[in-house]
Amino acid sequence: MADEVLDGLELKEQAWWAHDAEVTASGLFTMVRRLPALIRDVLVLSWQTSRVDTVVMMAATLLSEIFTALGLLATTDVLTQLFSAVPTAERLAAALPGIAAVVGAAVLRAAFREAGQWARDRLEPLLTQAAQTRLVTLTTGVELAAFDDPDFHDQVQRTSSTATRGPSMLLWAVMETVSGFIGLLAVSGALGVLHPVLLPLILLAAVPSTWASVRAARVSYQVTAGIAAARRRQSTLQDLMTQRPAAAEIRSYTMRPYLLAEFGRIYRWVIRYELRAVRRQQLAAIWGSAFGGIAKGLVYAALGLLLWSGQVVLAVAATAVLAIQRAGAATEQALHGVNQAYEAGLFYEDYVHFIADAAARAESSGSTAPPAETDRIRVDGISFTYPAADTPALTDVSITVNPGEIVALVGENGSGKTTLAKIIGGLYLPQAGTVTWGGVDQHAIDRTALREKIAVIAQDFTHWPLSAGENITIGRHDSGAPLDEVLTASGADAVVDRLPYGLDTMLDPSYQGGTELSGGQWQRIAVARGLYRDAPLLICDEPTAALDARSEHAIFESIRRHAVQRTVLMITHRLASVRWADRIYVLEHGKVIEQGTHAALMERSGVYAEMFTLQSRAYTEEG
Ligand SMILES: Nc1ncnc2c1ncn2[C@@H]1O[C@H](COP(=O)(O)OP(=O)(O)OP(=O)(O)O)[C@@H](O)[C@H]1O
Repeated sequence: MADEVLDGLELKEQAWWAHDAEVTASGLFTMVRRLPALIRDVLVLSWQTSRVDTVVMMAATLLSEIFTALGLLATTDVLTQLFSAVPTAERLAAALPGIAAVVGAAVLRAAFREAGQWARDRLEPLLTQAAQTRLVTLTTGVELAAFDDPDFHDQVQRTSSTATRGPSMLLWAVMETVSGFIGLLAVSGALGVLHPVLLPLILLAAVPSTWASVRAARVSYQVTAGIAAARRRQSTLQDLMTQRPAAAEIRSYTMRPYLLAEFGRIYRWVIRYELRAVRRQQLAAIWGSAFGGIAKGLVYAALGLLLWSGQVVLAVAATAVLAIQRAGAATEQALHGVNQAYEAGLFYEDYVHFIADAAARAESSGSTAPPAETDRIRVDGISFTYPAADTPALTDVSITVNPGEIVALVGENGSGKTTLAKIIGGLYLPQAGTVTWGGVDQHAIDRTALREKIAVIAQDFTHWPLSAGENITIGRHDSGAPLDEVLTASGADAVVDRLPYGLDTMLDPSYQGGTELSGGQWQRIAVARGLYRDAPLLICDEPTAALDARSEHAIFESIRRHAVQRTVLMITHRLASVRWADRIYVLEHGKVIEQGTHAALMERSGVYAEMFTLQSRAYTEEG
């Protein structure tokens, strides 16, 4: 199988990978240096999520380890008392308080461990939710242009999957490290008493397995980073193949073999990538275990040597073995914790990086209040190029929209009409030129407040999986225009009347009790949504493309009536509907090539006149 597949497509190197390369190149110690900041961040998140659970988890974990340590010390005491000479009844009696201490410590340790686990189990879903909420709060606040940037999508994909485990993974790893170190501290006292050379030997014995797990963690992170783009493509395809919107097209265009082959191609690529990683991880694990075994053997050999040379007496050999085992377990726990923290840190750093990136992409906004009513909107010499495009969508465009006017944008497909409307609607920022509202630069105006003044009936409006009523009132809820009037003006009343539960009907048949609307019925709902918003500026982008002739006429009449106290920016290919516009701008290849009233443009006999004549001739000749 060739190394074909997605090269040159999603899997080409991306700017975002520069960060991965930096992180994956960072060794354990670099990460250990970065960890304090990450741990602080996760502790703040945990504290904000649930103070009680955070405190209980930390306190209970600490106490449980303290009682483990005390138990071990008491055990060492008891064993020394019992086995330092031949056990007698007196020695047994003298050891009884020590035995009671061992039992008491074990009970308390178990109780605190359970309490810590309970708090941890509560925190896990809370932290996951908090991380996800942070994610969606940020993604809904970034500049719209971010969604035209594939790097942003890859970050979202990776962060969505790691956000769920990053914070809790890191928190648990920190707890495990702390537990391990406390345990180690406790036994090191006992081992120091036995012989000081044993402790460093035990620490050395843990090095091979720690190296193996650090390596495995890095490989696992590299895999996640390396397959992010492929995974996104795979899940997009999976959604298309498993959900309703594309189901009919997949069948009518007999796309199944193609899609399955494409899915399999990506799947094979991902699997090959993952299997290569598994091999690397397994090799590291084999070397780690082999050297770890040898190192452990050396520790016991050292103990044997100490016994043989008489530096450790046989009577305390049991304590020595027990302490070595405890110390080994505690060292492994601590180093495992550090490694887990390293792995979790890699993932969590991704999350933190994304949070910072999303914050940097956050929508900019001025602070000036927008004009009370629409006032004059002037677009002056604007140019705009989409992030993913080579050629500009708009070049040096200037238009004026006066209050109360109906202004139409016409032109062939791809001429830049929607882009211009989106810039006026404050969705994209032009790279050159200005947009002013009543003489105030759009940059200076509070963007959210400005959007409150705008209603958009978009070409690609969203079919929200909500009730019909919510699909109309969304974003305005109870503060819009009178609903009855809106329903009548948009023609949505006829749609709602036929729904089984009226406005309460769910408009998505994939949910219980839900139903689907036709394209034209949906468009009436979209028009109702725009009218309900009751904003001084109404932007209509092809509001009637899916409507029958009678509905289209009715809608345009409604919009004209609506425009009496408001301003309307209208985009349409139905030129008969723009005759009554106060001014028409004709766009071509991102430039305004003609402007004027219908009569003036017809007189000019230019592009508009040609388009209009073509359309009207088509009607008169066929009609
Ligand atoms: N998100 C995007 N990323 C890159 N290029 C885009 C994007 N959206 C639109 N374009 C390009 O910008 C140009 C203008 O598109 P726009 O949607 O503004 O045209 P339009 O006049 O509204 O077309 P239509 O009549 O088909 O709706 C087109 O060449 C289009 O391919």
